[in-house]
Amino acid sequence: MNLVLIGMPGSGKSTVGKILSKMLCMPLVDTDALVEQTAGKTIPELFAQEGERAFRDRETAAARQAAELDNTVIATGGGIILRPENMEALAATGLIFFRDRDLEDIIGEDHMGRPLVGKDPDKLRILYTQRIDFYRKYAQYTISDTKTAEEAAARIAALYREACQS
Ligand SMILES: Nc1ncnc2c1ncn2[C@@H]1O[C@H](COP(=O)(O)OP(=O)(O)O)[C@@H](O)[C@H]1O
Ligand SMILES: O=C(O)C1=C[C@@H](OP(=O)(O)O)[C@@H](O)[C@H](O)C1
Ligand SMILES: [Mg+2]
Repeated sequence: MNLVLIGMPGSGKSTVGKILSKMLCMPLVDTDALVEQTAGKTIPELFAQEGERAFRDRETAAARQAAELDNTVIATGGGIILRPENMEALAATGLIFFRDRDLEDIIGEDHMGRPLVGKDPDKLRILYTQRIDFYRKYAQYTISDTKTAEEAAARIAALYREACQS
């Protein structure tokens, strides 16, 4: 079973994913990193040069690739929930964890590398409103009352171990 992390941009999926990978001795794959490796471009470059639609197509290919792995921590990009086919592929081989970090804490992060967010906190508020129902719908587990990335990782690791032992 893979361990799949979903949530808003800046909620800590990549950070928590790295901690979980060490904690559980499982390899880590980040769909954003897969996209960047395959394209040979950074995410801001991809959005600027090819547009969001092309990025989403690449993200779907990365989701399929990641879903073929086993026993891997998969950190996704915040928009992975935008296409049901991404979530169907990931749910077929993994448990889905939604890191529901406090929106004001998310807003406090640096979002310059995120073309859909940039410097405008209202963009995050709009994204949250548009997406929250999808994160909730696709999550098998929601982790909402943890402050630090370490705390979130510990909670997720315990839930994952419990689910895999039963
Ligand atoms: N409680 C927390 N959970 C997750 N990330 C946190 C937390 N507190 C601070 N951070 C920081 O927030 C940022 C989250 O970024 P990142 O892991 O790239 O998120 P994502 O991959 O979800 O966009 C990182 O700089 C991380 O160190
Ligand atoms: O929410 C989104 O639509 C996006 C989130 C980013 O990933 P993170 O959630 O890891 O920041 C990245 O995939 C891209 O900038 C688009
Ligand atoms: Mg990330």
